[in-house]
Amino acid sequence: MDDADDVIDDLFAVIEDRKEHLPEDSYTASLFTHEKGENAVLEKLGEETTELILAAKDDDHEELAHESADIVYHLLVLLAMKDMDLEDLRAELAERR
Ligand SMILES: N=c1c2ncn([C@@H]3O[C@H](COP(=O)(O)OP(=O)(O)OP(=O)(O)O)[C@@H](O)[C@H]3O)c2ncn1[C@@H]1O[C@H](COP(=O)(O)O)[C@@H](O)[C@H]1O
Repeated sequence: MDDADDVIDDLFAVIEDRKEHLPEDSYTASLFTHEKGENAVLEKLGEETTELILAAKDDDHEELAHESADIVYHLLVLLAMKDMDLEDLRAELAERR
């Protein structure tokens, strides 16, 4: 692994930056300002999860990776929306070891 090592930390930092600055051309920022509020990202997570299940049923590894990335991205947006961060997720996972 190289550049991909901290890709999740880097992505979360970008999401936090979009949350703070809300650039107009940003999809991430549009989720923070959506008229549906948090329901926009919650609906996305629901849709992507259904797509993930279909990809798993088809044993389509490329599509599984694609949908997994969509879910991780939208999950990180949700955590940022709730003023949580990756440490909350890491702590929860670590506690289960
Ligand atoms: N990782 C993502 C990411 N994953 C998914 N998406 C967006 O989430 C939306 C997914 O909705 P849909 O599933 O409806 O999209 P779709 O392509 O029609 O459907 P699929 O085939 O993907 O399932 C699309 O608009 C994607 O562009 C993302 N948008 C942004 N990022 C990251 O966030 C960064 C900042 O992006 P901006 O905020 O747009 O500047 C980017 O550099 C990326 O690293």
